[in-house]
Amino acid sequence: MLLSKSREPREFHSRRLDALAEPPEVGHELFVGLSVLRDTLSSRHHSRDFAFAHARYLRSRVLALALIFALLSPLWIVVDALVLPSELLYLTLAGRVGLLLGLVAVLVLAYCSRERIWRIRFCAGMLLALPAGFYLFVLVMLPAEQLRNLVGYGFIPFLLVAALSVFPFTLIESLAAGLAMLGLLAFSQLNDGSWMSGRGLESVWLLSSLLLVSLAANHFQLSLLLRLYRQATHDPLTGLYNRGALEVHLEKVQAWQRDIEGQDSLGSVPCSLLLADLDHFKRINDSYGHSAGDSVLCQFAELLEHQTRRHDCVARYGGEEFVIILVGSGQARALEVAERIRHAVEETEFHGHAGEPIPVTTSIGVTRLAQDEPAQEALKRADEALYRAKREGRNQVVAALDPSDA
Ligand SMILES: Nc1nc2c(ncn2[C@@H]2O[C@H](COP(=O)(O)OP(=O)(O)OP(=O)(O)O)[C@@H](O)[C@H]2O)c(=O)[nH]1
Repeated sequence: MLLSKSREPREFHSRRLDALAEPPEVGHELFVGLSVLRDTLSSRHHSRDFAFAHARYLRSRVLALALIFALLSPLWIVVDALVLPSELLYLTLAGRVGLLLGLVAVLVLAYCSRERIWRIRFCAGMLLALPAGFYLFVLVMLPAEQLRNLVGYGFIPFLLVAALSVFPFTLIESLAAGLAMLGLLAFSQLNDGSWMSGRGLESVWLLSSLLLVSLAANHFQLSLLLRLYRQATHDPLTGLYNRGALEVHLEKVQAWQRDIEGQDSLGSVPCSLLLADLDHFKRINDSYGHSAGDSVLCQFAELLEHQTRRHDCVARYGGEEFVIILVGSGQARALEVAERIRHAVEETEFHGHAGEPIPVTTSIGVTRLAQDEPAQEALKRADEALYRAKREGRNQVVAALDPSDA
């Protein structure tokens, strides 16, 4: 599915509210630490939107490093020529040509894979696998007595493990790559006879230490990326998407609608937009205090998330206004959902920090999101419908005029 709802855990909202009232506890810090570790361990819990942002970041690293490797690799031919007998030089030369061709292919593929998450991951994997494969090729092809003469090959596993720290890999990805490099080092030691010798153990120790440093760098890099992404796209109070992220989502939904229409003779997928606003919110602030108002906003946000499906998008548009994109729902269905939300708000007991009940109602403007109109037009229509709902007494749902009738 194109979109996914904000992946901030449900606990996030209550934690936000608690944070307003109480100082952080050790247990809470541990919870946050563990959830960060879970997020850097594997990409299973990443939202699809973050996966795109992550892939874009990974791609820029792949392009830079592939270029550096591609430039360095041919330069080393001079060193090979100095240390290897001419009858063996052609072997390393053949390997280097293969390596260079592979690196160029990675460069081209990564360059052409702007929004392809799996292709970019494949390129990152290949960027590490190609030099490792080249080293393996040389180890297998060269006679054992010549291996000792090689200069600048033994450091390949070390270089690759150090390079892991440049990428925002997850810990599992980095660990898998690091263990493969340890395997490569062990194979090279078995070939040159240094396996289990003092020098060999020293190298294993060094590579393992480097791997641990790279894993720490991956963890910090990825957790920083996640934090920056959340700060840039989520509202700090409610944990919902913010206005900027909403605008990006609207564009994506429309692009997706156009794609589907292009592929499917059945026509386009209907999508709708709800603009919900809390009634007389100023009075709530004035009567119960600003922090009780914040608490109501968080409870309202949570209710909206409960009332919508996973692939719908709920965002805080500003102040006490929220936008919901209903993917795959036409205007009639959107009106039903809006009415269900309005009713749920009326029935729900909102409360302030001291547990005092706060009566809350909401007004909602509903419109269809046409795939070929500027999203701002749809927002404007929803706002006009919302304005009518307010004017006609609040606590109600009003449908905007269909764009095709306007
Ligand atoms: N507690 C709290 N209040 C906010 C926040 N953002 C905006 N507000 C308040 O929301 C109130 C919005 O007031 P109005 O725009 O007059 O709307 P209203 O009182 O809800 O009236 P109607 O929309 O006409 O029903 C203002 O008092 C803002 O200060 C916030 O993050 N927290």
